[in-house]
Amino acid sequence: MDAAVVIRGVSRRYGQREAVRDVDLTLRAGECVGLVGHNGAGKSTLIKIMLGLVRPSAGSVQVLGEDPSAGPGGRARRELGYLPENVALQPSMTGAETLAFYARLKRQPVAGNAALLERVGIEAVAHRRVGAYSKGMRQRLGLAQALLGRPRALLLDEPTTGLDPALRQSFYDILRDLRRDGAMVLLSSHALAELEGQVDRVVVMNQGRKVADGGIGDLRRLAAIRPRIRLRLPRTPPAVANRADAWAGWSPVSDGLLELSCEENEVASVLRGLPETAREIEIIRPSLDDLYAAFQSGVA
Ligand SMILES: Nc1ncnc2c1ncn2[C@@H]1O[C@H](COP(=O)(O)OP(=O)(O)OP(=O)(O)O)[C@@H](O)[C@H]1O
Repeated sequence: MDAAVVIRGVSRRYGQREAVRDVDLTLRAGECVGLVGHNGAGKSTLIKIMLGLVRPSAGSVQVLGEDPSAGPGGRARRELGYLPENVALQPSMTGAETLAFYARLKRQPVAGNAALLERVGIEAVAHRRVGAYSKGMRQRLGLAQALLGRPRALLLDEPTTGLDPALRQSFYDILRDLRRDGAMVLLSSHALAELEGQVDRVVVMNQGRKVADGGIGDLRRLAAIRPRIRLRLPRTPPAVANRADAWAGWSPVSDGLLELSCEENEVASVLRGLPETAREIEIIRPSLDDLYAAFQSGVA
């Protein structure tokens, strides 16, 4: 796969504050990657570095084969789509006028605008003033502006914040089509859980550093948070945690409930060895929020 973005050893300082620290990252064509991290983790700064809006203090950046900070005339800039965290829209203009304005700014023909408005699902309100748009409509118009000129790489800064689940899903459906067409899509988010099933890979940032990079399955293995098996017994064996027999390792959780933490590959054999009297057997696997918390706390 072609590399759309290659970042090597990139850091960015603002005075004493290091917003991005020694990040290596490769993003390939046709890939959809989630960039997650807490407030101030460095996500927006990294995106702005890829856009050429912010120069790195150290390291090198190539976007679509060019240095994005080389100057405004670069080909790569025209092939990049960007949806900022807070898209600035003029409330007195209609959606159609707004898109025409951005098309002129990007030197793109306006002829394809109607199709774009349809693609993002706001053709019915295209002639209404943007000031009367809902948050979801504004985000869709923002996405339409990012899609002008069929970009080969799309950088979306928290595109789904504030969208309801149905709108969020339709947003991801649009991204899936783009990716199928070969575009690279990077989207930042605070919520790892939201990205499950939507992205090929997740990059986790913490205090300017990249602390994890991989598929969600890889991150689960990396974080090594063990699953727990929980069950209820009619009568709790006395001092269960100290026993050396079949209940060794089990600890009481509450009245009649016992819990055992084990390795993923031990789950099946533990379940097979349970007595028939065991009830309400439950396997508790780490949620994506647990996983995220592990990376943010530096445990993983
Ligand atoms: N122009 C700037 N001048 C000074 N400090 C900045 C500037 N831009 C960002 N920072 C600092 O750099 C750090 C990273 O900020 P950045 O906006 O990249 O984080 P983020 O992960 O996008 O956060 P959020 O999720 O809140 O948008 C923060 O500590 C922020 O205060």
